[in-house]
Amino acid sequence: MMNKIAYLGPKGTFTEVAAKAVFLNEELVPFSSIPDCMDGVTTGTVDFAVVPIENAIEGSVNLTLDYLIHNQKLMINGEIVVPIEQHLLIHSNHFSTWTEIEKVYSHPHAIAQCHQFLRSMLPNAKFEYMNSTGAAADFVANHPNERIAAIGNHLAAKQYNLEIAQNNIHDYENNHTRFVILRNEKKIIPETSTLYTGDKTTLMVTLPSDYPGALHHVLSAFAWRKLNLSKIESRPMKTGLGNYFFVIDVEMKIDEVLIPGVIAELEALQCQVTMLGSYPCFSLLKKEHEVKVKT
Ligand SMILES: O=C(O)C(=O)Cc1ccccc1
Repeated sequence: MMNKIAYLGPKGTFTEVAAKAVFLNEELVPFSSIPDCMDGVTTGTVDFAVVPIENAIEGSVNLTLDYLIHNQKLMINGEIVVPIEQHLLIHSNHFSTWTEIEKVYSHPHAIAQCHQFLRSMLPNAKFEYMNSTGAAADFVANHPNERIAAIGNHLAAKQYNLEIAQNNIHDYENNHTRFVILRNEKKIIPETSTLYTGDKTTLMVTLPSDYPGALHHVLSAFAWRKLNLSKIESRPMKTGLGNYFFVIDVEMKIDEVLIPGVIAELEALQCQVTMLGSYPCFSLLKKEHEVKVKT
């Protein structure tokens, strides 16, 4: 039976690109927000959800991290990295007068990724934040008489019949985003895809209070085992200033020795440790993928 895959929709989002890269023959179902995608998995409406978690330019998608930490019992079952190219999308009515645009619609990360372009080329335009780049493109297509534009990808231009007024308007070249595949239990996603680049394990750690040097001890538990960390992020526990969750990505698959050893050491330090997942990573970045194939 076909799996149902929730993604941050509507059609034409970067999340759809990510979901399609890994779920080739499954049914993709667009949801209009990140929490809706995640709730879809919890309630059993869908089997997996694909949502953005981190952008190379803008940093973490806090909504995803916080929902993962606070509201849900979801496991990370996979990661997909997608290169991000942003374009200024416009209705054909306004194509030749795009510099007169009064409002730019998009996902907050997409607007942030094009900040310098917007400041220099459309300095008077106001921003309207939408749930996704696809939703922004849909809105612009449905308001042909307004002097508005969306920021999104070429698939959104095609999907909503918009023109690309300016292409590649993102400020930095290495703009890519990590998406996570979520499910409420561990289900192995085959690593056979040619996009497979390796494995990661994500741990959520809370430090004991009033323990000087606690974070140093946490990091040394990884360091002396020579475990490579690819990310460490702190998010507020929402219980008051100064209390944080640390979300730590380790560049290896869960094993029987090293990761259980780290967890036991952290627990001995009175940290609380939860494993958010141990999962295969996939990438649509050409260079990384080519290097992997050569080795
Ligand atoms: O809005 C989208 O298309 C998304 O998938 C979220 C997002 C927004 C900006 C950059 C990368 C992903």
